[in-house]
Amino acid sequence: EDAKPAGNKRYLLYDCNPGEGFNLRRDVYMRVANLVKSLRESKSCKGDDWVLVLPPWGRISYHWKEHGMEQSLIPWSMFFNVKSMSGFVPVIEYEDYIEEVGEAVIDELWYLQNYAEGWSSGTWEEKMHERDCIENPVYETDSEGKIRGWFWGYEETYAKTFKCVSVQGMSKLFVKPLCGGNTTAKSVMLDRGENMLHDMFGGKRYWDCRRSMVFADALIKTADQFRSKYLDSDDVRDKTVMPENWKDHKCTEDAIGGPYIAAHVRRKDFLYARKEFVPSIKQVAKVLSEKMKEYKVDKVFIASDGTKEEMKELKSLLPGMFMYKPTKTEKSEFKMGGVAIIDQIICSHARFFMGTKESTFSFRIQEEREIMCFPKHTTFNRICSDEGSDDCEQPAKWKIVWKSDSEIWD
Ligand SMILES: C[C@@H]1O[C@H](OP(=O)(O)OP(=O)(O)OC[C@H]2O[C@@H](n3cnc4c(=O)[nH]c(N)nc43)[C@H](O)[C@@H]2O)[C@@H](O)[C@H](O)[C@@H]1O
Repeated sequence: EDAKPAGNKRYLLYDCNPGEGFNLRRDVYMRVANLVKSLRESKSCKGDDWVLVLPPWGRISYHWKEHGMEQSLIPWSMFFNVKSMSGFVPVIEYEDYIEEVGEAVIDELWYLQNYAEGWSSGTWEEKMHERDCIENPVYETDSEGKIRGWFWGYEETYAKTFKCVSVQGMSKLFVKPLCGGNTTAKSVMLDRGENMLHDMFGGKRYWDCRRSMVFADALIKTADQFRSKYLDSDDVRDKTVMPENWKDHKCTEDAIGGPYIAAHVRRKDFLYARKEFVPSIKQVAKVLSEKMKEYKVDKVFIASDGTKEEMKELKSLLPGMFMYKPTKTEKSEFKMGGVAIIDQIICSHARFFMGTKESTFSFRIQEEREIMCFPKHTTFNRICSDEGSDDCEQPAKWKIVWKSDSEIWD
C-alpha cells in the first residue's frame, strides 16, 4: 500500500441488498475498494486516511440456507487473505472496527437507491442527491434516537443518522460528497452498495483489486490437496505457481493447468430463470466427453449446485467425473462460501474450463484463470443448451489488464 496519508482516520462501511449472492458481493467489494482508493488519492479529501471496513458475511439467505449451520458474523479472513487485500487499500474486519472506535456505532448511514422518476432525460447522466426514501428502508429509529437495523447480525450496532441517497453513477461520484462536500463524519456506511457502479469495469484498477483478493490459505490448501490426490494436478507442473505477494505476479508464460477439464454446471434457479440457456444433464455429458477427447484427458471436474440425482445421472454418463465433497468438519469450518471457493479454485486450475452463461460464480472462475495466465480459449467457454432457444453465444472475454486503464474488450 502507498504511504499512509497523514490525515484523519476515516472509515467507509457498506452492505448489499440481502438478496445479492456471494459472487456479486465480491464484485461490489471491488467497487467500494476502488472508491476508497479514490478517496485516499483525492485532493478534496485532504489526505484523510480512509479505511474500508469489511462487511461480515452471512445471511445470503436464499443460497446459504443450509440447516444447522451457523452462517452469520463470518469474517472475511474465512474466505480471503485480508493481508493481501490490504495491499490494494487498507481494510479491516468489522470487529476490529468496533475495537478501534471503541463502540459499535456508525456516524452516518446512507441508504443508496435509484431515482424514483427513473432516467428522466432518457440519457445517462451521473448524479447523486439526498432524496425521500423510495422503498421503506429496513432501518428504524429507537426510543433513544438510535438507528437500528440488521448490521450483519451485530445487535448492539447502531447508526447516529440516516438518509436516503439517490444515485446514478460510478463510485468516483461519491468522492466529493464524502470529502468536505456533505460530510466530515468519521464513519459513513453505504447500504445497498450494489447501486454504485464500477469506475472502470475491467480496467487496471479493477484487475489490481481483483488480484488482491487472494483466497484464504486453508481453502487453497484443501483445494490443492484435492487436486493432487484425485486430479494429478500441482502448481509446478501446471505452471500456476503464484508469488507470495500478488504485486510480484506477471504473466511471463501461459499456464497449462492440470490434466483435467472442468465445468461449472449451474442448476437450481437457473433451470427456470435462465431456461433457454441451461443444457440438460445429457447435453452436459455429451459436450464434456467431446472436450475430454479434444484435450486428451480422462478426468473432468464438476462444480455444481445441482441435486444429488442430477449429479448421479451426470456421473453415470461421465465415468471420469470428479466432484469435491466436503467432509463434515470441512463443511462446518469453511461454510458454504468456503466450499464454493474450493470448487472455484479447482475449476480455475483445469486445462480447459466451461462455465454457465450469466453466472457470477462462473465469472469469478474466469477471472481467476485470467490472473493465472491461462490462454483465453481455454477459459471463456460455456456449454450451450440442447434446445433451439440458445444462440450459443460464448462469454465475453474479459481480458486481464496489467498496465494503465485501457480498453478491455476484444
Ligand atoms: C440470476 C442470479 O444468479 C445468481 O447466481 P450466480 O450468479 O450463479 O452466483 P452466486 O450469486 O454466487 O450464487 C450462487 C450460489 O449458489 C451456490 N453455488 C452455485 N454453483 C455452485 C457450485 O458449483 N458449487 C458450490 N459449492 N456452490 C455453488 C453458491 O453458494 C453461491 O453462493 C444469484 O445469486 C442471484 O440470486 C440470481 O438468481
